[in-house]
Amino acid sequence: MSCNCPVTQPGPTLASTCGGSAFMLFMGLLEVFIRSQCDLEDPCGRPESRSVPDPIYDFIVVGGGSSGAVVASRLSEIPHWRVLLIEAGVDEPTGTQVPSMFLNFVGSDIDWSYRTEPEEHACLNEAGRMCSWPRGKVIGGTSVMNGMMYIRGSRRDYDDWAALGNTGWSYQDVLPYFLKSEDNQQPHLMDHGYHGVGGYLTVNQFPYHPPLSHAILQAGREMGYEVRDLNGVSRTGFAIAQTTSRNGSRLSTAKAFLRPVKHRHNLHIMLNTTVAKVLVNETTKEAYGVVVIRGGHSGMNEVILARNEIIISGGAVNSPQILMLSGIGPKEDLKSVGIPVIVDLPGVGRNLHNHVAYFVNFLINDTDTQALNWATAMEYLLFRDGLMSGTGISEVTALLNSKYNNPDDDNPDLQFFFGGFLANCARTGQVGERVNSNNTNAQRPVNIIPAVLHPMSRGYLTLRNADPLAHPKIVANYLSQPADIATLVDGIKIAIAMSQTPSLQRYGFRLDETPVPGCENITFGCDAYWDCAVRRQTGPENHQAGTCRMGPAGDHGAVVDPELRVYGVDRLRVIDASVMPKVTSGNTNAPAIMIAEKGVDMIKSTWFGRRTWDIWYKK
Ligand SMILES: Cc1cc2nc3c(=O)[nH]c(=O)nc-3n(C[C@H](O)[C@H](O)[C@H](O)COP(=O)(O)OP(=O)(O)OC[C@H]3O[C@@H](n4cnc5c(N)ncnc54)[C@H](O)[C@@H]3O)c2cc1C
Repeated sequence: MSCNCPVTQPGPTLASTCGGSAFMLFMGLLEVFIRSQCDLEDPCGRPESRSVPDPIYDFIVVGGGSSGAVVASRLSEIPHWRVLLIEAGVDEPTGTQVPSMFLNFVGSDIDWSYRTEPEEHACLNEAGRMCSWPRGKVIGGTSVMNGMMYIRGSRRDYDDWAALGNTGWSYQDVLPYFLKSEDNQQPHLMDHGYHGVGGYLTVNQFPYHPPLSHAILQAGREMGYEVRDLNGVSRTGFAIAQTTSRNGSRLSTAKAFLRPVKHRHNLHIMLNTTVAKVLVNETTKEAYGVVVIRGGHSGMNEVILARNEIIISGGAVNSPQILMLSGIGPKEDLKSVGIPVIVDLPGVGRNLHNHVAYFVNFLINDTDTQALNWATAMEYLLFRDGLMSGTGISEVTALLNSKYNNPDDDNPDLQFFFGGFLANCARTGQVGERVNSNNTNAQRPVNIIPAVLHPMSRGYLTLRNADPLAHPKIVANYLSQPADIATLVDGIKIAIAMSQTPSLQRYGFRLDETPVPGCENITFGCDAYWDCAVRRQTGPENHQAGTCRMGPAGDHGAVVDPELRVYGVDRLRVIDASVMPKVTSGNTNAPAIMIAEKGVDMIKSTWFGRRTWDIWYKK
């Protein structure tokens, strides 16, 4: 690996992501050390951003996130296809490569920092009753700020998609596309036949596991669950999750799929460039180009043309936004913001849904010291090991059944996340530094976080105005269906039962009974209390999906067909998490990558062997 290249990537400093000048000295020094590590900084491995694009490409990919980076990488495998990938954000800041800093960049310059409209039933304690939705605005997209957990969802998720008329999307159909990307580093520990090796996407457990991670697995066994490969034969149980990481650092899709192919002359990448709209011929209804804005509002609008197809991979928030800005969407919505209607497609932005969670807080018998200090830092800098090489106990997950779900279906309706021992910020770096310097007796807090995997509530998003740089109006509608509250409350009870297992009692787990503001008048711990708590202190999760829903011809609300082609427009596809008819039962990064792998195969079978205009012209 060479490091003899100019270092250019901008991005927020680590000190700024911890907040406050108190973090400046230690975090600033740590950042200098981190950036001096060639494998983390990787100045020679990063693809360059084009300042002058060609006027025309065969394929234009909009958005270089979890899906878009894969789409661009795979399309450019065909040497005579000229591919342009356009990404609104910048290059990956080096700090994002450190797994324990996965939450630091939420709310930073590489986050779109969306907020929902005031919610009726959820996030009631948030300012303005608005839930926060972080989304990556950076090459690699949300795979640059996610928790890296590699979870594919249940067999039933995909069989349900197929049963809705989406031919080709059953579990048996999609499994080969998960395997295609994968380079599993622990195949011997995983279920045989469910994992791939040799792909671009390294999948591995973090190198270091805090002892509490093992105790949680043991707690799971004490509750009657198995510890198993949650992407294998059965999907119910506990695991230290495998992650999209390599040698103790994050593996975004940009790092996995774009850096190895940076030498390809037929792949151009533009960073810091926002697609304002897709150009569609009003008569033929063919997509033929994009309008881009470089920089902010003062940036110039430019047109770039596409001969074959345009692929929108902007994610569950931006893909429907881009369609609507292009005149494709519910006609009333478009008219209300003065956008001429090209195709009236009522499903665009509808069917918005997401998992929803609640953080159950516990205290354990340990002083609340910073997990990050010079000792953990050295362990990481020298050996890529220790607490910085992972996400603390967030590496553990469990897929379980609430009392409302049939366990025989092996399609859990709850996912459990855990929080604690995250080595992400410190003021001095001294071992034993208290998190709260005003309360040196504070006990260490940890969370068990149940999340509803099969939410019934549906929201929508639409344009606020015709400005392509404005955030869309997001109505999440969390917890609008009582079934979601009931499942979440049952999850809380399971979390409390888990805390009472012998393995967690050895750590002294005890429920933090500080009442949630607004619920003080209800007896702590009864159903009515938890009902109040989940509405007030909602965990909005980050698995948005469904806003460009896939469905068969004749399905009124469908936006794309099972080949991911936008209804009513030629040469335009959407490929990302927005096409999921129903969100998968788990984290959504691996499914977004699978959708991209499968989508590109469909594009290849459409165009392979066809002469592009370019070849024909040159002859
Ligand atoms: C804090 C957090 C933790 C998470 N943890 C996990 C986890 O542990 N495991 C997991 O599987 N999933 C996790 N997720 C979810 C997962 O990362 C996302 O579901 C997934 O990355 C979505 O992929 P996508 O391709 O649909 O969208 P994205 O990855 O968001 O990609 C969209 C891209 O398009 C770009 N873009 C948007 N609009 C435009 C435009 N107009 N012009 C140009 N570019 C544009 C964006 O900047 C972005 O790069 C987490 C998410 C968050 C926020």
